[in-house]
Amino acid sequence: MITVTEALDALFTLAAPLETEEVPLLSAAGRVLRADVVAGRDQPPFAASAMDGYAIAEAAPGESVKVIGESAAGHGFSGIVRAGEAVRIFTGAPMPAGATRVVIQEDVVRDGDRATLRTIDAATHVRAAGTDFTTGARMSAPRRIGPNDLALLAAMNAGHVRVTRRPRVALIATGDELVMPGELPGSDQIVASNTFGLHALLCELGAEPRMLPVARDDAAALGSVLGLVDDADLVITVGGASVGDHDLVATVAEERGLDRAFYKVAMRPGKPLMAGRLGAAMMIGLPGNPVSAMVCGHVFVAPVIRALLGLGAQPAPRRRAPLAQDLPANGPREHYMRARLGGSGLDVFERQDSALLTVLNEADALAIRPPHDPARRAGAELDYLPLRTGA
Ligand SMILES: Nc1nc2c(c(=O)[nH]1)N[C@H]1C(S)=C(S)[C@@H](COP(=O)(O)OP(=O)(O)OC[C@H]3O[C@@H](n4cnc5c(N)ncnc54)[C@H](O)[C@@H]3O)O[C@H]1N2
Ligand code: MOO
Repeated sequence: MITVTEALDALFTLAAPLETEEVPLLSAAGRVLRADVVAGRDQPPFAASAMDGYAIAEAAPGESVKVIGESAAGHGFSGIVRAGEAVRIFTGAPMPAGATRVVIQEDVVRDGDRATLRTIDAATHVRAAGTDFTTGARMSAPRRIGPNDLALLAAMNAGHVRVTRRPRVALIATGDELVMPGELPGSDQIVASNTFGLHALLCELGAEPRMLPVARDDAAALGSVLGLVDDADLVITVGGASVGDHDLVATVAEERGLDRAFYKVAMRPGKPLMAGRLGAAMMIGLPGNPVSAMVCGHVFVAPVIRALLGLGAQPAPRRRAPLAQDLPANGPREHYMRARLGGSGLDVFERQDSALLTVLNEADALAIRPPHDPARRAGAELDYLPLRTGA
């Protein structure tokens, strides 16, 4: 068995960044920027008022000035403001030539075309041209485009951006026991859950998952579903990965040309993980136990999708927190333990059977025990993977 790090490295050698495409800015949220965006203008492009009030040249408190015009956002004042004059001005409007500051309207008494400046703040209430950014300012790729990025890209006047095309992922559940959610299971059947959790994870990561029909436990059925993967970049199978008589994924995929990179990883849950290249696609065979499949989703599938998107080949980011209780020594496999992060640290759940989705759903962290980690006392620091931070 190889280690989790070795398995990730093998996956990364199969996961080269995909090609890019240009998309309109409105479609860019959540996508990965792959070409730097350079501002073609200053922001603001002119000195602008930061407040509603009166733009003046230098004046003394108590002075009365003549209002000679107006500057509104989108409609500047074309004249010049001289001593003894003011221009009515609004937030975001261009400062008229000659004006050096804005007196906020709360500090002005207006009477016809006269304005008395009761007090004059130390602040000028003027935003100089280019205070936010100047021509040539750069947003660097690669970068996941979030809402704040999108606002800045729009301000930079980027109508289109170059992003990684979405990785196409074919999802295949395997097993005679499975029906789809909402269907009527027979007496020996259960409802397929893993591919649904993985589908959501893939969407969150910015991939384009496609759910293929459940492959029944015979070689011909599995072979024909594998024949449907089409132009997928990544094929994910779930189940049929272990050593039982009905665990056919490795055999059938190899018959179809799987060039296997590895099989079995020293981790818990998730031991019977396999991966390789299947024609033009990469393939990951996940174990069927529901929690094993989802844990492998977080530990392996998410970093692979980020690598395909051009975000770099990095393991899922870990954090550290103290343990809320004592833990016995760990065995030879890296153990990803469902836990809740509370005031006293990582509260590791008693029940860790990899069939228990309810326990996974209670968890907001996977506490990580390295192989052969000795017994730990409460308060000892442990790495963990956060489960509720988005992708
Ligand atoms: N003799 C051994 N038996 C097992 C070993 C072993 O080393 N020696 N490993 C165990 C471990 S660890 C795991 S994990 C499982 C993985 O088995 P498979 O990948 O072959 O998965 P299946 O046998 O097909 O299913 C296991 C379990 O999960 C349920 N399942 C499968 N697919 C889904 C799905 N899409 N949605 C919900 N549930 C699913 C399935 O019904 C089984 O209950 O093997 C152990 N055995
Ligand atoms: O390795 Mo299995 O994934 O423990 O349930």
